[in-house]
Amino acid sequence: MTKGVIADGELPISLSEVELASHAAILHGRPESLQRDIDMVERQYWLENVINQIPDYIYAKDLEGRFLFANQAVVANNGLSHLADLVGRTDFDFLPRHVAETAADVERRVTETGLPHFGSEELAFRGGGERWLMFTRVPLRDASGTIVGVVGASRDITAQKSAERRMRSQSYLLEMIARGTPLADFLDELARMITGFSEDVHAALLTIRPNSGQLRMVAAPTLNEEYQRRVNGVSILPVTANLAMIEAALKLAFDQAGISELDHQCHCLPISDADGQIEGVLALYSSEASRSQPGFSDFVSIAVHMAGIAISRHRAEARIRFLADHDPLTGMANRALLDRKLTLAMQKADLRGGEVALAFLDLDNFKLVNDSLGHSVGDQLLKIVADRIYELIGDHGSLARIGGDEFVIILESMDIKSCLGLLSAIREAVARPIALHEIELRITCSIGVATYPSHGKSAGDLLASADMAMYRAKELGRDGIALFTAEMTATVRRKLSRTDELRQAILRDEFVLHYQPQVDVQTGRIIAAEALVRWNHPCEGLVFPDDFIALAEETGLIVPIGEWVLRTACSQARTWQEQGLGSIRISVNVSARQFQERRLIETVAAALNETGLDSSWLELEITESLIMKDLAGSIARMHELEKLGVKLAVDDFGTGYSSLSALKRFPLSRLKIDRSFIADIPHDADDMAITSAIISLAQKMGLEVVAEGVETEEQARFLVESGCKEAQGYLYSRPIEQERFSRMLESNGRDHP
Ligand SMILES: Nc1nc2c(ncn2[C@@H]2O[C@@H]3COP(=O)(O)O[C@H]4[C@@H](O)[C@H](n5cnc6c(=O)[nH]c(N)nc65)O[C@@H]4COP(=O)(O)O[C@H]3[C@H]2O)c(=O)[nH]1
Repeated sequence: MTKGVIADGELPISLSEVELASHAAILHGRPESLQRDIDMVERQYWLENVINQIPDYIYAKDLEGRFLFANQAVVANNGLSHLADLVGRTDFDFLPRHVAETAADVERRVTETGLPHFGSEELAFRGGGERWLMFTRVPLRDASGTIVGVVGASRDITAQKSAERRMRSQSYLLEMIARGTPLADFLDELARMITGFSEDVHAALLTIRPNSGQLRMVAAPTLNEEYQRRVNGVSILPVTANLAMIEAALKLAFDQAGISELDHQCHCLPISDADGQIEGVLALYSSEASRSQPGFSDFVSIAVHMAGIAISRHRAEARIRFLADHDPLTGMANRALLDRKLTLAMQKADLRGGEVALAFLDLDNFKLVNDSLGHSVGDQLLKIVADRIYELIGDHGSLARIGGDEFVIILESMDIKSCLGLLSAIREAVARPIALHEIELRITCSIGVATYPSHGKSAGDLLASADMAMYRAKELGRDGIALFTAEMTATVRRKLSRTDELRQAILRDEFVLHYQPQVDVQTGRIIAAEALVRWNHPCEGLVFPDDFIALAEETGLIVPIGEWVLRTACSQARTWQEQGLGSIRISVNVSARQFQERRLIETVAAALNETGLDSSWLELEITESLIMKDLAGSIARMHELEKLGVKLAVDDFGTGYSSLSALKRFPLSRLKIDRSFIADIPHDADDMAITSAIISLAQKMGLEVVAEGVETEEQARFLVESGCKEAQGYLYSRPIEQERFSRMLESNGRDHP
């Protein structure tokens, strides 16, 4: 090192002789000249030692760029062992020419201008891998202040640089995600970044198809098509079982695709979503020759994390897009997509001159499955049915689910005969037994068909026509197919206007109750009254239940009508009691829809409460077929009513299919023999046999019996002889208005003491 040279800037590279001498004299008190020489040597040795311990690179060069001094870090970095081997040589002896020239230019500027050069970042060319240095160069001056060279110091900033690069990449990737860059483009960029971080490393990003567990090749910019073809579709179920299995499969594809002569190992990293669910895989291929830049493994961790975010986001967006057009339960098209597809099919038919068939399919009695077996069984059943229909439709058209148990099928380019053939096959497929939770279910469907352009010019009209035809199929006994006819429109219009009238009738209080007596067959004394509703229509006069109860049932209007009947009948029975006309049982009909209403129990309790009628005087008539539709539910409901103290009678007994064993489980008090058995007595021996059998059956089971529709004395006599105690029918009285019934009751006590 040159004696007495102080560099500009803050770092003194060497102390002046004067300074060293005076310090040394103070420290040791030796004769000044000797002491000065000894201390100089010591001091120089000490200083060099300190400089050599510093990991930064420190050197001094003369004006020709020749090394005057360098610390050990510089010596070693140039591949030398001793400083002496470096002194006198230049960068041109060690570095590529263009690099040495760049350094020489900077140093020349410093020596010529005398201005220091701070903080330039330069790539290092020795030491393996990519390394970055931060350089500072200051002029080297002699004691007179003349510039005699340059002093350089540099620091390894590789770690800092790679952290910066990671941060930049990360924010760029996040920006891509935020901008909604397509997943393939994002993963492609990510794979490029990974491979840009290393030499001879290949990266492939693959997603895993959620249902099939198959790999889907998304990005592998440095790998050939053969590799991508081999990897695409590889099944890796179960994903979590073994990552090594995936690695083995991907390594094989790599080797077979002939990408490199070297033996590349495959290392897979799972890409997971926020819940830890594996969504994809990053496959890294590296060999012995592969070299990565510092921070590579940190970047790979970030890349995997970013890929997880991007794939999750992509899947969430895809799901949202899917749900906008599809039914989440079955995965079939929803109403919105159906409308679009139908409109398109109609436009195509216009162009090509063909027809479009639209089938409206509704499951029969699906509500019963839902109510009795629960919604989860109902859902599974819907999925199975949807799959069966979908499979059969194949390429002939498309399927949509537009409501609880309502499906719509569009069939294109098929004549109506083939359409009906296909729909028949669908009907049969739906009816095939379905095994669910150890139960074997059977469900049928009703299908209505309408065609374009004959039965509707718009998607909405065509759907309405198919819907009407479906209702017709239901009316015809369900489990069938009906083709739309123009006459259906008139029927539906009538129905709609009748429904509207019924709704108005409820608001305007147009219903009245008539009462028909039930009598003791032996004495003729009135023991009960059946309340029968009539509609006092403003134009049509008195309308009988057969004309409106079914429609009220279908539209649900039976619920408010039934509530009114119940309250009015209870109130009337209570009034008769208060008027001293005697306590008689009041019988009220309850239809299927009313019986299924959850509110029924509350409604009955409220009617009794409001009117003050004792529950033992109220009897509800339910039909046999209603009970058999949902046996378990009906029994539970009956027990709840029994708890209220209300009596229960089975109406129309003998017309349904109730088994004796089932009957025993019902908390019943009375059977009403259907009037169809009574009508032909005494001419029909079979009916007589059935009637007497029902009577003796009821007696054995401790039930009362009422015979309905008794019109003649012979019928009454036969019933007495058969042991039936109560009867109802025109023989005794037709259903009559309340005033007349009250008068009948007045004489009831007198005539029958
Ligand atoms: N041929 C003949 N018929 C007789 C004789 N005796 C009575 N009838 C008729 O038989 C029906 C008896 O009522 P139902 O079987 O419960 O059958 C009822 C019942 O199922 C339903 N219904 C009536 N009122 C109501 C109600 O308030 N709520 C509900 N849910 N249904 C009702 O309407 C059906 C018909 O009622 P209606 O037209 O009043 O017809 C009544 C009555 O007029 C007879 O000797 N011969």
